[in-house]
Amino acid sequence: MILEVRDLRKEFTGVVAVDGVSFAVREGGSLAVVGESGSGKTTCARIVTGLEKATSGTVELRGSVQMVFQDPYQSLDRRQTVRGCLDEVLAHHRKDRSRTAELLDLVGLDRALGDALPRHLSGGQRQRVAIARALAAEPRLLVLDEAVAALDVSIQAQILNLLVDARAATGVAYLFITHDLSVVRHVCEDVVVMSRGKVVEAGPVARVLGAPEHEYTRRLVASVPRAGWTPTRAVSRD
Ligand SMILES: Nc1ncnc2c1ncn2[C@@H]1O[C@H](COP(=O)(O)OP(=O)(O)OP(=O)(O)O)[C@@H](O)[C@H]1O
Repeated sequence: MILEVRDLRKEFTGVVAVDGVSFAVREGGSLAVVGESGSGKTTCARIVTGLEKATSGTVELRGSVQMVFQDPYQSLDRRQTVRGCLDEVLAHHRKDRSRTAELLDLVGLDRALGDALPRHLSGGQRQRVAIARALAAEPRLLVLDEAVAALDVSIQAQILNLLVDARAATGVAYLFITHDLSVVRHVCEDVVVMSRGKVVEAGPVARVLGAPEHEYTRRLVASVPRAGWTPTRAVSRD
């Protein structure tokens, strides 16, 4: 296992955000953590990457970790070109700078965009830069927190395909935080379902989403729009 999380608990003032959560990610594997807003997914991700300290429990990480956030515009330096951004990470991790072009290829960015600033790029291109920057450090685990949630659906699909290809090419493992089950089906092998800070169900994606055992998972699966779904029917719910 590249990552083993055991009995994680996180209390904020008056709130138990994470309550006895355990999961593991295989070397080169891809695990999704799903659940409604407020279920504790992001808190788990932040603890794994060291951005937050657990109240109790253990995180065993064998290898380096990098994180990709929802909004690449916030996380990229606005004054730095794409090449400057990647060169900086490569230099910091004592990697060969000639890898910049290789990284651009890996994330499907035209090498000519190396000289571009973030404001010259589309949302999808920016997220490609953020992924290239994370991969530049050659992490063994990438934590992606709603990494495609801010993008148009067609761009989401491109980024998800890129993530599938990048994992195959590099052997990096993914911990994918998302509320979107189509994302889970596209990129993940295993899934952990969280509700109110607890894991309610876990296992291979095909089994958990195909034949959910827990009522909460069933509701989550049922609430996802499918082919034939008509928006007008959902409007009346509110
Ligand atoms: N820094 C904080 N201080 C106080 N409470 C927090 C803090 N961070 C998270 N929480 C609370 O912890 C609970 C879990 O939040 P968390 O962000 O982990 O859930 P989530 O499943 O990732 O939701 P979302 O998808 O909306 O980010 C929520 O009740 C949230 O309000």
